[in-house]
Amino acid sequence: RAELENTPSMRRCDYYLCRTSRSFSAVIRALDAELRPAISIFYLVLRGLDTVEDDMSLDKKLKHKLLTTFHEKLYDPQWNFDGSGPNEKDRDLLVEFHVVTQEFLALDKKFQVVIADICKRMGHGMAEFIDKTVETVDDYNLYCHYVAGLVGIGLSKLFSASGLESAEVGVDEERANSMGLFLQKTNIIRDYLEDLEEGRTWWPRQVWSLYGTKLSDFASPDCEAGGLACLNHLVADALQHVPDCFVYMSRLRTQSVFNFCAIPQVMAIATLDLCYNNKQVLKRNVKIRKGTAVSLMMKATSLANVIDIFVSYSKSLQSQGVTTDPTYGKLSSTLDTIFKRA
Ligand SMILES: CC(C)(C)CN1C(=O)[C@@H](CC(=O)N[C@@H](CC(=O)O)C(=O)O)O[C@H](c2cccc3ccccc23)c2cc(Cl)ccc21
Repeated sequence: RAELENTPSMRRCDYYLCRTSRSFSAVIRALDAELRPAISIFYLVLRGLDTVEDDMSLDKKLKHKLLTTFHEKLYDPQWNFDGSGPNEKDRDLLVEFHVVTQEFLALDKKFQVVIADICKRMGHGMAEFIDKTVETVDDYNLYCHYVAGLVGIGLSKLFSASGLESAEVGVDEERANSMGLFLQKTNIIRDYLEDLEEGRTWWPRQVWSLYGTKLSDFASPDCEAGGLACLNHLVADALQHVPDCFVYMSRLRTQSVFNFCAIPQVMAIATLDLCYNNKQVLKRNVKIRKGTAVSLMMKATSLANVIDIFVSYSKSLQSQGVTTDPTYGKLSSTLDTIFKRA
């Protein structure tokens, strides 16, 4: 196993990395040595921030303070937080956060500044949405920018700073943002029911109000038609980011960086194809089959293969296209653009 370097705190970081996401932690560990520590720590710092944002049991004032000052905690090797709710998935990462901070402070300063800056911008963005709900499509794009677009912007700067990728990769914030929006919008579409049950509503009101009187309606069988039309609307919206993702991935030159970026992208297009016009999304949490995920991971190692995967799922979406949907026209024109850019 290509562990992170062998200090006790690095071993603990490796433990948390494997715990947060088994399959993806292998992809992180496969990164070239110049990038592995920086990306591993960035991933764990973001898990910590996400654990605070996800915690609905936290007092709002405390939550606001934590989110907006989290970037400063990165420079305090003693800081830990044991105030998370009992069932927060990664609460013990925060309880033992000093292991992340210690490894953060051991990183080259050029990586530290990127991670701290993204943390600051993301924390303030998450704090903005503590009381603000996602009303318009602009709110939707802004929220996804804060929680995922900024991750793409930060990763791109780390890739360039390491010298493994070009300066262009690090400066094109628009394309980096699209990489994040494509993943996050796919998660929000897929997690409709799970989020609804946890009192979180990320589907924008400006969209769902075209198809129902309240977002929770779509979970009941007699509002299924509206729910599907709304689901299909959001899938068409997410697909708009695909051309930017093709441009972004076409610029990558290091194999391990390409794999790291391409694997979540092909999982997302497969998930969108599974979700489209699928009433199960409104009833339970749908996920692509493990076997499909494994074959996608193995195939997503070249731009040609990635485009081939996107084209085949885009053809599937085209064949499932519901011509009576108000957004059918947008879906088919977006798919045509994807075929043209392929
Ligand atoms: C919200 C999110 C999409 C940004 C989460 N996010 C990702 O989804 C991971 C993938 C992941 O964690 N997969 C998990 C899925 C899960 O846990 O449900 C798995 O088990 O396979 O990938 C992203 C990620 C990877 C590569 C390039 C990116 C560019 C822009 C934005 C994010 C990018 C990620 C990179 C970093 Cl550094 C931090 C977080 C993420």
